[in-house]
Amino acid sequence: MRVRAVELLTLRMPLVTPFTTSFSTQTERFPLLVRVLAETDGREVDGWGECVALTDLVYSSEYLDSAREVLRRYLVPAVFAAQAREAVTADGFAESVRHILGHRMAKAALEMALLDAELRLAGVSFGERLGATTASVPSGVSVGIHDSIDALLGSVGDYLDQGYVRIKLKIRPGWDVEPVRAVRDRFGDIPLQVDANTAYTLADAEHLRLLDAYDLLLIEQPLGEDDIREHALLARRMRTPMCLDESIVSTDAARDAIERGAAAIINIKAGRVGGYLAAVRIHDLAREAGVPVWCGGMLETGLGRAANTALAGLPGFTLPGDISASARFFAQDITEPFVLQDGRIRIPAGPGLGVEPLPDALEEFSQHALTLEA
Ligand SMILES: CSCC[C@@H](NC(=O)CCC(=O)O)C(=O)O
Ligand SMILES: [Mg+2]
Repeated sequence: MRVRAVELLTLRMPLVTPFTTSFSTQTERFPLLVRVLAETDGREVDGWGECVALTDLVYSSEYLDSAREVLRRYLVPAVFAAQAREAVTADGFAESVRHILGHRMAKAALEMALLDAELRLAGVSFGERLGATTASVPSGVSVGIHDSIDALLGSVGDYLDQGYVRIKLKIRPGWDVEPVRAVRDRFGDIPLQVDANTAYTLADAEHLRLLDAYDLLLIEQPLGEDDIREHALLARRMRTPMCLDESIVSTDAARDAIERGAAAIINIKAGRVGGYLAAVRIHDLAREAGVPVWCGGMLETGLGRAANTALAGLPGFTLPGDISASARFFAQDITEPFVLQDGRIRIPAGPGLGVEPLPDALEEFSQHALTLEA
């Protein structure tokens, strides 16, 4: 496959409702799309990738502008240089950019686009390529911090009525035990978990132990990204299984966290770990270690949602992921919308991602475009 050009497209998409976590309130999303214009044997194809970096430095050390700049200045030129020597492959991409340190979300987006192009040319779906063993995945939903307990219960009730099979509540100091207790009192023993996005410290251990009374599936990333030792100490003091998200930036980090008892469960996000191929390696490693994994979300458009459903179809993804219907975040997605059917989302079966951007929607939401020619 030869890449003749790469486009970096920044979109601006309103969220249907504000999404508040321990680190921010988002009312819109600015997806960064990577479009690889590739060809082989005279056949041309567009491969699509989505970078999950947020616009601000609140979730990770990458952000929208850094990702776009690293793609423009380093990663895309590295692909053009590499293909002067040999054919470009998604499998070989990570190695070819290893010398460019960090920027995993930017790398993941370009690798995803290369993979999509290759698979479309080969007539192979993402699910097939990654090893999905199912045609659909159970759909969990992430519920933000609300202004009141009543408002939260209204949202949780709506999501349950829509068929979501698992509820995840965002928590932070001052909004944790009370909302969990209220959801348990109102909705009984529904599958329920919490995500703190690093908002606590080990000094909060006694308070966090109060959550053990509510039979949660897991507590996600209560402490800092680098706090592997502290998560292991907290895990020993809590009955609720410890799940890591921000900390698991690579296969090595996953192995380290598991071996040190810091992660009984892992939230896998392809963008955070450098791509879908690295995500599969973490899945394999966790499965080997008997550690359940589930697929996290970064408010992706239908492009990232398609890739996430394929990833979540692997056998070690035994817990419902944050793969909601498009309508959970967007009144209009840039692909055909993903819809909830009996609590599940179907894995697109077509070549590559199995979905592509709708031209009108791209037109409506596009904010910035940059084309790099080989
Ligand atoms: C903007 S918050 C993104 C990170 C957050 N993601 C979610 O809560 C799920 C969002 C989604 O359903 O895409 C997490 O830490 O797991
Ligand atoms: Mg999380």
